[in-house]
Amino acid sequence: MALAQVERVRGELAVKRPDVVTEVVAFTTSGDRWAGALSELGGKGAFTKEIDRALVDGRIDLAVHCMKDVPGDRPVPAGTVFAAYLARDDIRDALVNPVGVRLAELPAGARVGTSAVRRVAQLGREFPQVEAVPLRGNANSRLAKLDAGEVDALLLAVSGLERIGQPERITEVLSVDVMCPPIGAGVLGLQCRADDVATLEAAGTLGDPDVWRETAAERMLLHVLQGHCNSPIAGYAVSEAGGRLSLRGRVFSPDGKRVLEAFETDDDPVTLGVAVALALLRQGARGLIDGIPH
Ligand SMILES: NCc1[nH]cc(CCC(=O)O)c1CC(=O)O
Repeated sequence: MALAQVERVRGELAVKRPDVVTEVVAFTTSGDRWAGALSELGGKGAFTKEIDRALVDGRIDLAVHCMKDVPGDRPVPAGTVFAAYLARDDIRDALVNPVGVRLAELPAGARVGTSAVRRVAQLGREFPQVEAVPLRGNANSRLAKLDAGEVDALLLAVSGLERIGQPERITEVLSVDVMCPPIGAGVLGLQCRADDVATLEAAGTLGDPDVWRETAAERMLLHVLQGHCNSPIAGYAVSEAGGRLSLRGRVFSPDGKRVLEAFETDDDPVTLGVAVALALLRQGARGLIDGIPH
């Protein structure tokens, strides 16, 4: 998936800035290597920290990240900035199963592979008949585990399946109402050193202004909420007509039985992110988040 993402960036750069020569430097991050729960890996940024270090050290000049994997509770690493967010891919999650039945039609006790606390909570809330089974690894290896019968179905991001060239594996695309997406879903961010004007300028040509505002609002929500690796938080911003922006945020208990929800609109992404976070905090989000073991 990461290599497909880099190729998209190279392709777009070749159109906008054909003068820029690129070389791919591939990384395996600790998040890729670790097969257990991400919360046991110690700290956040499992998919980003090795790349952050390489960027700051000058071993690479540009990092391509899924924004959903970039920690939102803290500032980005010192000396780095996001130069652009690319046009957004599908933000929804998909069900994959060999039988071809919808999530609501899966039989009682069906094992659905996912380790994401956000997906587990919403499965518990909307589809209590199924059982969430911890499953990690990249999308290709999860599909292989499904094919080997380790689980009966998978939940994966539509965008991820499209990026690895496997969209035909999708059985059902879940609406954002039953499976609210994570902050930054479907957004690729381009991160540079803050003082590298040439790369900042070149990467900046690939940015989508609406996605910039949506991502800013979503990440401000996450920043104010100060979640941790076990807190099921979901939300997404939508650019509306006339420069207006809407943002929905949801915080769940791990079993999905409790849900807090807020929805606001504003012209300013930062104001919007703070407003939705405050609305959730007024409903008790702090106690809900901090009460979950982590
Ligand atoms: N945690 C892995 C990861 N990071 C980003 C995506 C999907 C693509 C995206 O939303 O940007 C995925 C796979 C998945 O959730 O199925």
